[in-house]
Amino acid sequence: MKLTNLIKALRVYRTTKSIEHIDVTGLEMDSRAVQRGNVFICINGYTVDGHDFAKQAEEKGATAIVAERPLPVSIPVIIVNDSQRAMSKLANHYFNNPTQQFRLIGVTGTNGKTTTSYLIDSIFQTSQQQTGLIGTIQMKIGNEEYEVKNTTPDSLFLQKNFAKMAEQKVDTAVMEVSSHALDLGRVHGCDFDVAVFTNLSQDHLDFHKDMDDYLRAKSLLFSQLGNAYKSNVKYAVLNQDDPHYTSLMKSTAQEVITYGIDSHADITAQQLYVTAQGTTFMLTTPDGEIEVKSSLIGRFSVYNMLAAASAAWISGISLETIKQAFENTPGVSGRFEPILSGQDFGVIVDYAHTPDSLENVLQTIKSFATKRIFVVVGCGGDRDKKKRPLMAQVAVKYADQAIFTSDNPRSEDPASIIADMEAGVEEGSYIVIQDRKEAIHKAIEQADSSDVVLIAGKGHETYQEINGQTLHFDDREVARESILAHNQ
Ligand SMILES: CC(=O)N[C@H]1[C@@H](OP(=O)(O)OP(=O)(O)OC[C@H]2O[C@@H](n3ccc(=O)[nH]c3=O)[C@H](O)[C@@H]2O)O[C@H](CO)[C@@H](O)[C@@H]1O[C@H](C)C(=O)N[C@@H](C)C(=O)N[C@H](CCC(=O)O)C(=O)O
Ligand SMILES: Nc1ncnc2c1ncn2[C@@H]1O[C@H](COP(=O)(O)OP(=O)(O)OP(=O)(O)O)[C@@H](O)[C@H]1O
Ligand SMILES: N[C@H](CCC[C@H](N)C(=O)O)C(=O)O
Ligand SMILES: [Mg+2]
Repeated sequence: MKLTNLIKALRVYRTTKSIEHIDVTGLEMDSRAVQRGNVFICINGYTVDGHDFAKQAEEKGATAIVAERPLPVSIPVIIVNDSQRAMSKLANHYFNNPTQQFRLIGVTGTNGKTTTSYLIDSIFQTSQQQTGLIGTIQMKIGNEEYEVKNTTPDSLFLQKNFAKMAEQKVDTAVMEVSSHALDLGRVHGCDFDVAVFTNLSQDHLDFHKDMDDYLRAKSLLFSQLGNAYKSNVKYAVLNQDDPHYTSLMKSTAQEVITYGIDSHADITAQQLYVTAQGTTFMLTTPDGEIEVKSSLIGRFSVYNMLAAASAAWISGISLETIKQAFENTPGVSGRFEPILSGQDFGVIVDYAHTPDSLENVLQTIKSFATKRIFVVVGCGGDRDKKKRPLMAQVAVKYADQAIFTSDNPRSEDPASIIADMEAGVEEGSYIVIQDRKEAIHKAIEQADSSDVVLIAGKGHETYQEINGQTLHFDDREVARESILAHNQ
């Protein structure tokens, strides 16, 4: 592609030199990965400033630089107001607007994004469509699986892989859209057809100034849905039971479809039964209803199913297909995942890492646990410190024994993270075992017939990040080893 063509993606920019007759072989945001003919985009990051690497990019063969200020290089510099957002537009144009070539469903909210995305993927697969998925655990295109670094990756990764999805004739793609991504413009230029909201509760107050700022970031997905009078119809799927519903409803010019259990929503779950084996409910829509029997556990799982059903229903998928998908879905890795190793007590590995998700999961366990509940829980380092005492309070409220331990301490001292948790609860209402393996072992060692052990926070993760090192760690493996030792 010619640079003069690529630049058509931007309306407002200045150049330091003529950009005529320059060929572009690709876009790159990391100077270390620049190849001959690439346009290097300088991003001022959280760790370093990409502008400092412009010279290195030039030496590696970049033909032009996109930056927020003039730079001492001999190749043309294209000066923009915001290079992160310019990158999204350029990438979208370079890869030929890939998200206009298939249905794109975005899922945002504090909890339930991954689960809802997998449910949506499963429904469209059941409907014989070719699907794509991007989220916390992985990216999938058809049956191929790929690693991802972020829940919502940067715009270069996104647009490149959306182009791959378009090439592989994907009909429907679903992606998790994090508040970080919305705030940083990673999804600018993505043409969402359906935007789904799960819920909002406290998290990420390290990144967002306060809850209002967090809500504002989430609402960008709905305002980004476009102008209802210009393009094809797009839909906002909103949880009407969530207190932030009205604010989000007002942030979109598109048609809104609501779901909920308590309110008079468009899509609801009636005759709801939640047991230790799963959930049964009547999925009710404006044009019919169908009974669903799912192995997913907890009222919160019904919300995820309603969100997924709403996105599918509005896209024209039949209720029979939705039911079939829900009834065949085994659940998502590390989300309320039972560990069954022949023991006579329950062991559940779950990804609850916010006060609200921990409360939802513990309420669910409490509603069917016949004996004691043990909770092993920690909080991530270099992340929202304000949620630590709240998570501790929730654990202590529901557990017969709460064991505070390490999650991913990252660059923080594990003991000081645990001290932040302890600040929220009374002394003597919990025990501390800093080593996560030992903590899991201790909980399982004490469990008797019909007790339940919840291991919260790391779910599908197969690593533990401690002081710059990423070490292998899998709650499920450790739980199985501990059960084996218990059974002997
Ligand atoms: C805070 C944050 O969002 N950081 C993201 C950001 O990294 P950063 O700002 O530290 O980047 P940086 O290292 O300062 O580099 C700045 C620029 O200089 C460039 N560079 C750097 C070094 C060099 O030698 N040459 C060079 O060109 C880099 O390529 C980059 O373009 O840009 C990276 C590339 O896109 C992201 O991977 C990274 O996410 C990190 C890993 C992260 O942990 N992010 C979390 C907070 C996050 O985004 N989480 C959300 C939500 C999770 C959820 O709730 O589900 C998510 O979507 O994942
Ligand atoms: N609808 C829900 N409401 C409240 N809690 C939920 C809901 N769905 C799932 N959870 C809880 O949140 C945890 C994480 O679920 P999931 O991975 O689906 O959410 P997520 O929004 O993708 O999280 P992340 O922000 O880490 O990507 C689950 O393990 C469960 O404990
Ligand atoms: N996507 C979440 C993951 C948290 C997982 C938890 N294990 C932790 O490390 O805090 C976040 O970045 O906040
Ligand atoms: Mg997720």
